[in-house]
Amino acid sequence: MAKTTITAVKARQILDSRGRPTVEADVMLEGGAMGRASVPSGASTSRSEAHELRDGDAASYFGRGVSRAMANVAEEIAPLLRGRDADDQAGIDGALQALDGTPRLERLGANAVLAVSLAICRAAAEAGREPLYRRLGALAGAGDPMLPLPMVNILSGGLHAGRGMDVQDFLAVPLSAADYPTALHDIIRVRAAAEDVVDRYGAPVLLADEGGLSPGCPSAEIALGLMVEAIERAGLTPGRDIGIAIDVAATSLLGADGSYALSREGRSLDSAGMIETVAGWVGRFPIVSVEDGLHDEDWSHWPELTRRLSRIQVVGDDLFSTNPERIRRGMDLGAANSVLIKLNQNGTLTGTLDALATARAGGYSTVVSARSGETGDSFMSDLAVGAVGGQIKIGSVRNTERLEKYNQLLRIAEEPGVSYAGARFLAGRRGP
Ligand SMILES: O=C(O)[C@@H](CO)OP(=O)(O)O
Ligand SMILES: [Mg+2]
Repeated sequence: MAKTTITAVKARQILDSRGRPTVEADVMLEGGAMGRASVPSGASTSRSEAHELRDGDAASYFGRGVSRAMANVAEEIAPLLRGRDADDQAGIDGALQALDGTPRLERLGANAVLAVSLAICRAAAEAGREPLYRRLGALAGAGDPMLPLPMVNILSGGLHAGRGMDVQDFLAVPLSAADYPTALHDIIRVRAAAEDVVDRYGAPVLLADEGGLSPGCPSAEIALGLMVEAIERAGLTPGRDIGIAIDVAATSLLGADGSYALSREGRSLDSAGMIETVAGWVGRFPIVSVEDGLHDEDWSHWPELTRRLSRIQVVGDDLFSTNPERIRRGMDLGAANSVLIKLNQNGTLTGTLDALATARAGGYSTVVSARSGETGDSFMSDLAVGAVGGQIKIGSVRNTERLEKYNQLLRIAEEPGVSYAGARFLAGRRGP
């Protein structure tokens, strides 16, 4: 038996940043190495992402328990993996997918499968005495490791903030910082200034799920104005030092009649109206990236949105659901120019690396992203560096489950041979 032979796989229930149960897995290897990983959970989910298995039994954590997912690890996944080589990540992920037998991992649960898939990678890295990002770099075959450009949540709305604003995320993107620690420092200045600005605006300084401020502005323009004010108040120049990114999360704006409900503004829009509205925001504010400006099945209008916003980055999150097939479909249509990458939308590490490679091969930029319900696991930070994601979206700089990931990037920044992406991978042809 090799030292990377799997001897035991175990799952437990832990709590995520919303105080809800999630799955953590431990994988033990013959040589004594151990890998542990846990999985996050989204609130604004797409209809095609991998399936998060919940008990649905009202008595168990309000129906959100994960005992069935844990049982699937103990009864099916562990027996399958015992005796296999943890070095064979792709083979193992393929076997897990085959064991499940459904495209969205509905039977075993993507939460069960992903926790194990990531723990195996950690165990193999540990056995090889290499940092996780190096192991991920080898699996991805993506070239030299590179720290990603962070896009950082400052103001929150949508399902992350009790629908206090229609748009889910207003983020700051550090454009001029030459290295990652400086980029983070610039963001912290903007965040501190935003607290003052929100206070002076007269809104209570309330925190949303990802630690963003939740001023409940009645329109996106007002929130964008607060963003500009915060950047200036921090002594930085909007559009030059700091750009603004937004995640419209339009799938969660969908009303029963199929229109987009901007409830705070008292407006209901069709797809063309949404495109006009978003293009209007981009024309008036220093926005460098727009995510999910339309919903996850609005394929026929995404190309038009992308043409209208071609000077900036147009990110598909729910649209692509970290699914290589959907990414290819988008490329054929000319939908978006950038892909949000979420490990648990895909369900396995190998599948996620495939999504990254598919995006890159088609010339789309990538943004490795956290979920609104997170754990302290910083796997995604190593993924963004090792697989050269180029950009990362973690949430605000105020919650431990987010800071673990920003801080892991600070640790990796000390390592030799790791450069910083800066704004070079931001998609879109900027300029006049
Ligand atoms: O929409 C998103 O991009 C994510 C993270 O902000 O939210 P959720 O995890 O709720 O899907
Ligand atoms: Mg999103």
